[in-house]
Amino acid sequence: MNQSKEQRILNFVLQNAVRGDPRSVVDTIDRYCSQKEWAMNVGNEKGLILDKTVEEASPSVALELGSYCGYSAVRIGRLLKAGARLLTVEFNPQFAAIAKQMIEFAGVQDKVKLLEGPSEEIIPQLKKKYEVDTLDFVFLDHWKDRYTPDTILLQECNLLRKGSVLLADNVIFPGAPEFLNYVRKSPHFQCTNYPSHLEYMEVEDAMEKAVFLG
Ligand SMILES: Cc1ncccc1-c1cc(O)c2nc[nH]c(=O)c2c1
Ligand SMILES: [Mg+2]
Repeated sequence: MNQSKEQRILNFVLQNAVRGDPRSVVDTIDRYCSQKEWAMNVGNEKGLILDKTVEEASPSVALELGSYCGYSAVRIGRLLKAGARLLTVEFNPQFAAIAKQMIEFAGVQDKVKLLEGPSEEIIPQLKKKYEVDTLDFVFLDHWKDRYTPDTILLQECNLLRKGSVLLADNVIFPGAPEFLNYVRKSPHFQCTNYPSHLEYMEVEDAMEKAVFLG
Protein backbone atom coordinates (compact mmCIF):
# COMPACT_ATOMS: atom_id res chain seq x y z
CA MET A 1 0.00 0.00 0.00
CA ASN A 2 1.78 3.14 -1.05
CA GLN A 3 2.28 5.93 1.48
CA SER A 4 0.15 9.04 1.82
CA LYS A 5 1.64 12.48 1.14
CA GLU A 6 1.24 13.24 4.85
CA GLN A 7 3.22 10.12 5.77
CA ARG A 8 5.96 11.20 3.32
CA ILE A 9 6.09 14.62 5.00
CA LEU A 10 6.40 13.02 8.45
CA ASN A 11 9.09 10.61 7.25
CA PHE A 12 11.08 13.49 5.76
CA VAL A 13 10.90 15.29 9.13
CA LEU A 14 11.92 12.17 11.08
CA GLN A 15 14.93 11.77 8.82
CA ASN A 16 15.98 15.41 8.38
CA ALA A 17 14.84 17.50 11.36
CA VAL A 18 16.32 17.64 14.87
CA ARG A 19 14.24 15.75 17.47
CA GLY A 20 13.01 18.16 20.18
CA ASP A 21 13.66 21.24 18.04
CA PRO A 22 10.33 22.77 16.91
CA ARG A 23 12.01 25.34 14.64
CA SER A 24 13.83 22.60 12.72
CA VAL A 25 10.56 20.66 12.32
CA VAL A 26 8.77 23.74 10.93
CA ASP A 27 11.66 24.60 8.57
CA THR A 28 11.95 20.98 7.38
CA ILE A 29 8.24 20.74 6.55
CA ASP A 30 8.50 24.06 4.66
CA ARG A 31 11.54 22.77 2.74
CA TYR A 32 9.73 19.55 1.74
CA CYS A 33 6.45 21.24 0.79
CA SER A 34 8.08 24.03 -1.22
CA GLN A 35 10.53 21.75 -3.06
CA LYS A 36 8.89 18.32 -3.28
CA GLU A 37 5.12 18.19 -2.65
CA TRP A 38 2.74 21.08 -1.94
CA ALA A 39 0.65 20.62 1.20
CA MET A 40 -1.81 22.82 3.10
CA ASN A 41 0.42 23.83 6.03
CA VAL A 42 0.03 27.51 6.89
CA GLY A 43 3.62 27.96 5.71
CA ASN A 44 6.30 30.47 6.65
CA GLU A 45 4.86 33.69 5.22
CA LYS A 46 1.47 33.38 6.93
CA GLY A 47 3.29 31.57 9.74
CA LEU A 48 5.03 34.81 10.65
CA ILE A 49 1.62 36.52 10.98
CA LEU A 50 0.50 33.59 13.16
CA ASP A 51 3.65 33.92 15.31
CA LYS A 52 3.16 37.66 15.86
CA THR A 53 -0.53 37.23 16.71
CA VAL A 54 0.22 34.43 19.20
CA GLU A 55 3.07 36.41 20.82
CA GLU A 56 0.84 39.48 21.17
CA ALA A 57 -2.02 37.41 22.65
CA SER A 58 0.37 35.45 24.90
CA PRO A 59 -2.37 32.85 25.48
CA SER A 60 -2.66 30.57 28.53
CA VAL A 61 -5.23 28.41 26.70
CA ALA A 62 -5.28 28.25 22.88
CA LEU A 63 -7.43 26.25 20.47
CA GLU A 64 -6.57 25.24 16.90
CA LEU A 65 -9.25 23.95 14.53
CA GLY A 66 -7.56 21.84 11.84
CA SER A 67 -4.28 20.16 12.86
CA TYR A 68 -3.47 18.52 9.48
CA CYS A 69 0.18 17.38 9.87
CA GLY A 70 0.81 19.38 13.03
CA TYR A 71 2.83 22.20 11.43
CA SER A 72 0.95 25.08 13.08
CA ALA A 73 0.45 23.14 16.33
CA VAL A 74 4.25 22.91 16.57
CA ARG A 75 4.58 26.55 15.45
CA ILE A 76 2.16 27.75 18.13
CA GLY A 77 3.36 25.26 20.77
CA ARG A 78 6.95 26.53 20.58
CA LEU A 79 5.75 30.06 21.47
CA LEU A 80 3.61 29.15 24.51
CA LYS A 81 4.74 30.36 27.95
CA ALA A 82 5.34 27.92 30.84
CA GLY A 83 2.07 26.32 31.91
CA ALA A 84 0.19 27.40 28.77
CA ARG A 85 -1.48 24.82 26.56
CA LEU A 86 -2.81 24.35 23.02
CA LEU A 87 -5.72 22.07 22.16
CA THR A 88 -5.69 21.15 18.46
CA VAL A 89 -8.70 19.52 16.77
CA GLU A 90 -8.50 17.21 13.75
CA PHE A 91 -11.38 15.12 12.42
CA ASN A 92 -9.42 13.13 9.80
CA PRO A 93 -7.95 10.06 11.61
CA GLN A 94 -5.04 9.72 9.15
CA PHE A 95 -4.05 13.37 9.60
CA ALA A 96 -4.51 13.11 13.40
CA ALA A 97 -2.09 10.16 13.57
CA ILE A 98 0.56 12.09 11.60
CA ALA A 99 0.07 15.28 13.63
CA LYS A 100 0.44 13.41 16.94
CA GLN A 101 3.82 12.01 15.82
CA MET A 102 4.92 15.42 14.51
CA ILE A 103 4.04 17.08 17.84
CA GLU A 104 5.93 14.42 19.81
CA PHE A 105 9.00 14.54 17.54
CA ALA A 106 9.11 18.33 17.94
CA GLY A 107 9.02 17.92 21.73
CA VAL A 108 5.94 20.08 22.35
CA GLN A 109 3.67 17.23 23.49
CA ASP A 110 3.58 18.60 27.07
CA LYS A 111 1.98 21.82 25.81
CA VAL A 112 -0.03 20.53 22.86
CA LYS A 113 -2.91 18.05 23.07
CA LEU A 114 -4.54 16.70 19.91
CA LEU A 115 -8.29 16.05 20.08
CA GLU A 116 -9.59 13.79 17.30
CA GLY A 117 -13.13 14.43 16.08
CA PRO A 118 -15.38 16.99 14.43
CA SER A 119 -15.06 20.55 15.77
CA GLU A 120 -18.82 20.83 16.30
CA GLU A 121 -18.68 17.87 18.69
CA ILE A 122 -15.48 18.85 20.50
CA ILE A 123 -16.17 22.55 21.09
CA PRO A 124 -19.18 21.84 23.38
CA GLN A 125 -16.98 19.42 25.39
CA LEU A 126 -14.12 21.87 26.05
CA LYS A 127 -15.37 23.23 29.38
CA LYS A 128 -16.36 20.01 31.14
CA LYS A 129 -14.24 17.34 29.48
CA TYR A 130 -11.09 19.41 28.80
CA GLU A 131 -11.31 21.80 31.77
CA VAL A 132 -11.31 24.97 29.71
CA ASP A 133 -12.73 28.14 31.25
CA THR A 134 -12.30 30.55 28.32
CA LEU A 135 -10.03 30.56 25.26
CA ASP A 136 -7.41 33.30 24.86
CA PHE A 137 -6.57 32.43 21.25
CA VAL A 138 -8.27 30.43 18.46
CA PHE A 139 -6.67 29.55 15.11
CA LEU A 140 -9.28 28.62 12.47
CA ASP A 141 -7.62 26.53 9.76
CA HIS A 142 -10.01 23.64 9.21
CA TRP A 143 -12.84 23.90 6.68
CA LYS A 144 -14.01 27.33 5.46
CA ASP A 145 -17.69 26.33 5.73
CA ARG A 146 -17.19 25.64 9.46
CA TYR A 147 -15.56 29.00 10.28
CA THR A 148 -18.84 30.85 10.92
CA PRO A 149 -20.85 28.08 12.63
CA ASP A 150 -17.88 27.27 14.89
CA THR A 151 -17.37 30.94 15.76
CA ILE A 152 -21.05 31.12 16.74
CA LEU A 153 -20.73 27.84 18.67
CA LEU A 154 -17.71 29.18 20.61
CA GLN A 155 -19.84 32.14 21.71
CA GLU A 156 -22.85 29.95 22.57
CA CYS A 157 -20.59 27.76 24.73
CA ASN A 158 -19.27 30.88 26.55
CA LEU A 159 -15.72 30.00 25.53
CA LEU A 160 -14.77 33.55 24.49
CA ARG A 161 -14.01 36.44 26.85
CA LYS A 162 -13.41 40.14 26.23
CA GLY A 163 -10.13 40.20 24.27
CA SER A 164 -10.16 36.59 22.99
CA VAL A 165 -8.28 36.59 19.67
CA LEU A 166 -9.52 34.61 16.67
CA LEU A 167 -7.18 34.25 13.67
CA ALA A 168 -8.51 32.64 10.48
CA ASP A 169 -6.38 31.27 7.63
CA ASN A 170 -7.41 31.24 3.94
CA VAL A 171 -9.99 34.02 4.03
CA ILE A 172 -9.09 34.85 0.41
CA PHE A 173 -8.02 31.47 -0.97
CA PRO A 174 -9.82 29.06 -0.88
CA GLY A 175 -11.82 31.91 0.69
CA ALA A 176 -14.25 32.32 3.59
CA PRO A 177 -16.48 35.19 2.40
CA GLU A 178 -19.39 34.31 4.70
CA PHE A 179 -17.05 34.31 7.74
CA LEU A 180 -15.56 37.69 6.73
CA ASN A 181 -19.05 39.09 6.34
CA TYR A 182 -20.12 37.70 9.71
CA VAL A 183 -17.23 38.94 11.86
CA ARG A 184 -16.89 42.29 10.08
CA LYS A 185 -20.60 43.07 10.50
CA SER A 186 -20.80 41.83 14.09
CA PRO A 187 -20.62 44.45 16.87
CA HIS A 188 -18.91 41.77 19.00
CA PHE A 189 -15.71 41.61 16.95
CA GLN A 190 -12.94 44.08 16.05
CA CYS A 191 -11.40 42.82 12.77
CA THR A 192 -8.01 43.28 11.09
CA ASN A 193 -7.02 41.83 7.69
CA TYR A 194 -3.48 40.64 6.96
CA PRO A 195 -2.86 40.23 3.21
CA SER A 196 -0.42 37.44 2.37
CA HIS A 197 -0.06 34.53 -0.07
CA LEU A 198 -1.20 30.93 -0.23
CA GLU A 199 1.45 28.71 1.33
CA TYR A 200 4.38 27.94 -1.03
CA MET A 201 2.60 29.77 -3.91
CA GLU A 202 2.34 33.29 -5.39
CA VAL A 203 -1.44 33.18 -5.14
CA GLU A 204 -3.05 35.94 -3.05
CA ASP A 205 -4.42 34.90 0.32
CA ALA A 206 -5.00 36.62 3.67
CA MET A 207 -5.56 36.00 7.36
CA GLU A 208 -8.27 37.76 9.37
CA LYS A 209 -7.89 38.59 13.06
CA ALA A 210 -11.15 39.05 14.96
CA VAL A 211 -10.90 40.16 18.59
CA PHE A 212 -13.98 39.37 20.69
CA LEU A 213 -15.32 42.51 22.41
CA GLY A 214 -17.69 40.71 24.81
C1 LIG B 1 -6.21 22.20 -0.40
C2 LIG B 1 -6.04 23.51 -1.10
N1 LIG B 1 -5.91 23.44 -2.45
C3 LIG B 1 -5.71 24.56 -3.16
C4 LIG B 1 -5.64 25.79 -2.55
C5 LIG B 1 -5.77 25.88 -1.17
C6 LIG B 1 -5.97 24.74 -0.43
C7 LIG B 1 -6.08 24.84 1.06
C8 LIG B 1 -5.14 25.65 1.74
C9 LIG B 1 -5.22 25.79 3.11
O1 LIG B 1 -4.33 26.55 3.81
C10 LIG B 1 -6.22 25.10 3.84
N2 LIG B 1 -6.26 25.23 5.20
C11 LIG B 1 -7.20 24.57 5.88
N3 LIG B 1 -8.12 23.76 5.29
C12 LIG B 1 -8.16 23.60 3.95
O2 LIG B 1 -9.02 22.86 3.44
C13 LIG B 1 -7.15 24.29 3.15
C14 LIG B 1 -7.08 24.16 1.76
MG1 LIG C 1 -4.94 26.89 5.83
